[in-house]
Amino acid sequence: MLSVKQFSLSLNGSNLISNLHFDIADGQVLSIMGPSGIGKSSLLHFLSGTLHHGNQVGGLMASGEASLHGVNLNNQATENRKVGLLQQMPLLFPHMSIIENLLFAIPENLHKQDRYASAQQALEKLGIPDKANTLPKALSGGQQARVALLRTLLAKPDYLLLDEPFSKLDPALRRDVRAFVLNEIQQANIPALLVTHDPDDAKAMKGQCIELTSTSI
Ligand SMILES: Nc1ncnc2c1ncn2[C@@H]1O[C@H](COP(=O)(O)OP(=O)(O)OP(=O)(O)O)[C@@H](O)[C@H]1O
Repeated sequence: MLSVKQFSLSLNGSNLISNLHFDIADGQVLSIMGPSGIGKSSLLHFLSGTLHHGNQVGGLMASGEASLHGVNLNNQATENRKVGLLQQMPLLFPHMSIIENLLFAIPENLHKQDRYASAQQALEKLGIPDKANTLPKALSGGQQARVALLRTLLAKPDYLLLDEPFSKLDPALRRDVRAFVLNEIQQANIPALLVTHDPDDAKAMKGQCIELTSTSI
């Protein structure tokens, strides 16, 4: 369970978000919608540990408490959080093959054979076992988005942050990629927070949706 209590965000003293609370159960996706500039990305930064309670960054001030399974995250540095982040662009390493991209995420303390077996399993799940040695640019946008998700999950994050991951996809591909993402999050059984402008993304995630509104932007 990922929980946020009393999250507030202000910019130069004006409130953007006031007193936001939510809980996300394992295997569930909570969607946050809201207009541009209201602070959705800042909420993700707060959860990833790059924006801290009480710290001011260029006039932006966040406060509140984030916890994972009851353990306060506020004092945990980003590098100590097992957080997965998926963004608008798949951000695969362009010079590395698909299997190298996947292997990159798998903890190095695992046996070499186990690491390869996990990467191979991911390729089969993606339906592209023949593409192991191709570069990302040879895949479609939808395939790249799926590889990026599995690469993120192979690192075994405790929770996942999704920052508009479907927005750059061809609309015809979105439905399948959304279903794939939801299924993988359910299988991984970790809480996930999605930030989006698109109500169809939120609907497809089948979880709670919070719509942020503000008079101050
Ligand atoms: N590092 C920063 N320093 C100063 N202001 C910032 C900083 N980061 C964000 N802001 C401002 O804080 C407000 C909230 O930004 P944020 O990116 O969180 O909004 P958003 O809801 O994610 O917007 P969008 O949907 O356009 O990505 C905006 O007015 C933005 O210009």
